[in-house]
Amino acid sequence: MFASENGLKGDPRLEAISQAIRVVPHFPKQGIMFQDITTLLLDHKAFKHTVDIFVDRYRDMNINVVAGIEARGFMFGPPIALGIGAKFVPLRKPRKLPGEVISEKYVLEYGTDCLELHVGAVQPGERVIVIDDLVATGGTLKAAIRLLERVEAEVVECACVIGVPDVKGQCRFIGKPLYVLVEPREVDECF
Ligand SMILES: O=P(O)(O)OC[C@H]1O[C@H](OP(=O)(O)OP(=O)(O)O)[C@H](O)[C@@H]1O
Ligand SMILES: Nc1ncnc2[nH]cnc12
Repeated sequence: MFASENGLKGDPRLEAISQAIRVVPHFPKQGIMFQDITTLLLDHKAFKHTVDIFVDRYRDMNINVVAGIEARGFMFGPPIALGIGAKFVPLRKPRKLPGEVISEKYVLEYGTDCLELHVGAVQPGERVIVIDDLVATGGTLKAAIRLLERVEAEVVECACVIGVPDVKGQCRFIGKPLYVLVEPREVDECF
C-alpha cells in the first residue's frame, strides 16, 4: 500500500521525497521514464525523511533482517537496518558474492537478470523485510522473495521508495505486503 493511505496522509515529507527524485526520459532506452534516486541522496533532509519513515514503520515488528536488492536497495537498506537493530543482507547480481550462493533469475522492464544470496546469511524462521528503490513489474521483488523463502525465512513485507500506481493490487504483483512511499514522477520541472 501507499504510505499516503496508511497513516501518512498529507505528510509533507512524502512530497519532499517525491520532489527530490529526478526523472530522466528515455533512459536506459526509449520509452522508459527513469526515476533517478541519486538526487534524493543529494538532499539530506529528503533522504533522512525516507529512512525515518521506514524505521518508524518497522522498528517494533521484530524484524531480524533487512535484505537490500542490488544496487539501489543498498543505499536505503543499511541505514534502515541500523535504525531498527537488524542485520543487513545484500541480494546481489551474479558472480559478486564470494561464498556459496543460491540464485533466482527474473525478467525486467528492460532485460533479464538474476539475484544471489549467501547461504547462511539468513536463518530459517528469521523475519525479513526486502528493500528496494522502485517496484515496476514486481519481477525483482518476486525473485528476492523466492530466494528468501528457499532458506525458510519469513518475508514480512517489501518496502520501496517508488511504486507504479498499479501496486495497489500488491498481492497480484508479489504475493506479499508491499509498502511504497511515492508514485513515479511523470515530468521533471526541478532539474
Ligand atoms: O519491479 P521490476 O520491474 O522488477 O523493476 C524494479 C527494479 O529495477 C531496477 O533495478 P535494475 O534491475 O535496473 O538494476 P540496478 O539497480 O542495478 O540498476 C530497480 O532498482 C529495481 O530493482
Ligand atoms: N522507470 C524506472 N526508473 C528507475 N528504475 C527502474 N527500474 C525499472 N523501471 C524503472
